[in-house]
Amino acid sequence: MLSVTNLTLSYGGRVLLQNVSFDLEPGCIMGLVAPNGYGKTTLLKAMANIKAARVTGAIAVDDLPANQVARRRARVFYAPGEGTLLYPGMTVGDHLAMTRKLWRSQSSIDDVARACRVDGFLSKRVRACSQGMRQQLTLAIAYMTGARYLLLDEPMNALDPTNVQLNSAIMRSLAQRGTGIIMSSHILDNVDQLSDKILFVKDKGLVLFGPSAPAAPASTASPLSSASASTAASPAHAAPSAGAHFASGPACASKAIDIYNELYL
Ligand SMILES: Nc1ncnc2c1ncn2[C@@H]1O[C@H](COP(=O)(O)OP(=O)(O)OP(=O)(O)O)[C@@H](O)[C@H]1O
Repeated sequence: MLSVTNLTLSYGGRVLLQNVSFDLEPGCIMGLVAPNGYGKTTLLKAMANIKAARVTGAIAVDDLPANQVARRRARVFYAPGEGTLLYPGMTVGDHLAMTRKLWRSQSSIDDVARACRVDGFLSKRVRACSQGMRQQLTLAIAYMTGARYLLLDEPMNALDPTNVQLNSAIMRSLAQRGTGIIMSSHILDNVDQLSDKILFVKDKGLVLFGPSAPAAPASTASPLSSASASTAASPAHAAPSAGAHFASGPACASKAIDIYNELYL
C-alpha cells in the first residue's frame, strides 16, 4: 500500500493541499481529477518523493521504513506528461534499454516495445518523435520499470483512440497482477472506464468516489454535498460518504463529468 497521511503541500505561502490522506492499494487504478492548477502534479511528485513543493506529512511505501530510500524508490515510479522525462538526443530504444538496466527489469525490450506499439520507431530520436509517440514511450518506460506503484501524470494526453484503448488494457492487466496505479487526467470518459476509484481535489482537500467508501445516507438528496462536507470536516482520511456514486469495480454509477460539474461549476 502507498499511504499518504496528513499531507500538506505548498509553494511559498500558498497551500495547495492541506492535511490530506488516502491509500493507493496494489491492484487498484485510481483516477485523480481536478481543474488546472489544483495540485495534481504536485501531489503525484510528492508521492514519488520528488520534492518540488514544501511537503509535510507522511508517505509510507508498503512496510518499508522511511530510511530505506533506495528500496522505496524502486517501488514507485512517477511518469510526467509532455515527454519531459525523455532525452531529445536519445532514441526510443535507448530509453527502453536504459530503463531496463536502471530498474533491473525482467521484461525484454522487444516485448515491451511490441506491447506498447513503439516497436515501429525504436531507432527514432525523441526529438524527431511526435507528441503522441513521446507519450507512448513515456508509458512504455513506466511499464518497463516494473514498479509496484505507477504515478501517471495525464497518461492519455496526445494519444490517439487506439493507443488510449491499448494503454487502458495494459493498465488494467498490470492492476490485475497487483500494480497500483494513480493517474491524473482531464479525459473523464477514460477515467470512468478505467478507474476503480476517483479522487477529486476540492477546497485543498480530497473527495474520494469509490466502492470502498461507505454508502451515502439514503436521505441525502445530493450525495455530493455530503461528500464535500464530510471531507472538509474530516481531513484525516479521504473516505467521505460518497460510495454510492460507484458500483463495484471500474463500472461507475455516476459519471465523472457529472461529479466534476457538481464539484466545480
Ligand atoms: N515550482 C513551482 N513553484 C511555484 N509554484 C508552482 C510550482 N509548480 C507548480 N506551481 C503552482 O502550483 C499550482 C499547482 O500546480 P500543479 O502543476 O500541481 O497543478 P495541476 O493540477 O497538475 O494542473 P494541470 O491540470 O494544469 O496540469 C499551480 O498554481 C502552479 O502554478
